[in-house]
Amino acid sequence: MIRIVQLYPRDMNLYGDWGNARVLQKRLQWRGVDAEIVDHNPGDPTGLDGDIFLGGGGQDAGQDKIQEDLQGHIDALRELVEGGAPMLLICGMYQLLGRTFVTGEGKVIKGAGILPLDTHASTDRLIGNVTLESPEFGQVVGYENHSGRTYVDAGSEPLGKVLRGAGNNGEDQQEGLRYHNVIGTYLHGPVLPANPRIADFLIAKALERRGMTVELGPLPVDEITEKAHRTAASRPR
Ligand SMILES: NC(=O)CC[C@H](N)C(=O)O
Repeated sequence: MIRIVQLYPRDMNLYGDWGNARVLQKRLQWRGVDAEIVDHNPGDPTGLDGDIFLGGGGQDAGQDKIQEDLQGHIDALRELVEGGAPMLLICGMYQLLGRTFVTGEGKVIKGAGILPLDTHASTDRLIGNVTLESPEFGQVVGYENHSGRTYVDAGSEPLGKVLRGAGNNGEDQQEGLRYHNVIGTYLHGPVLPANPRIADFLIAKALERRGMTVELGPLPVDEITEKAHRTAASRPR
């Protein structure tokens, strides 16, 4: 049984980010592996025990709400990240696994300080469809909507190079971050249905860590995901 943990889905779950958990669960089940989805929300007594971790996007107010609980789980999260646990962090949670997010009102929301990045909001929002080229995953498509501008430390590896859209900050053509087995990105959509290579990367890492050998071959859904990808890539910004 593979356990997929959603981090703060009550407050951090925009534009269908929850769909990422469903994609992972289904792709595992189609390969004959049972998978359950468990949620961690502020105040939940349960520890962060799982195989794949997902964090979604959220409004500034949602980020503010979860920051205290997040501070209480920094050690556990750091251990997971440094130990190679697969994690997909979207937008608001991508920002909050970094060091700080300074909102448009100048409020400082504390992050976990695990990812080498800082974010500050600007007056305008970066909104629209995104296409990027990733060395690992090829073309990746999704949708962004954020006020935050994220700057990753020099020497860190982005998820990819922006071909269309703004990405981390609209300036350096970088989108997201790759760090151990963490993928940080601004892409909603949700991102996994149209980018199954990222889904299978997370699945492969989870299975590897559990010592399970499972062939991640083609799936009957491949044709549909291909079509979804092409359609998303052809849409105007
Ligand atoms: N879509 C999001 O997760 C937004 C994150 C954050 N509130 C921002 O505006 O930058």
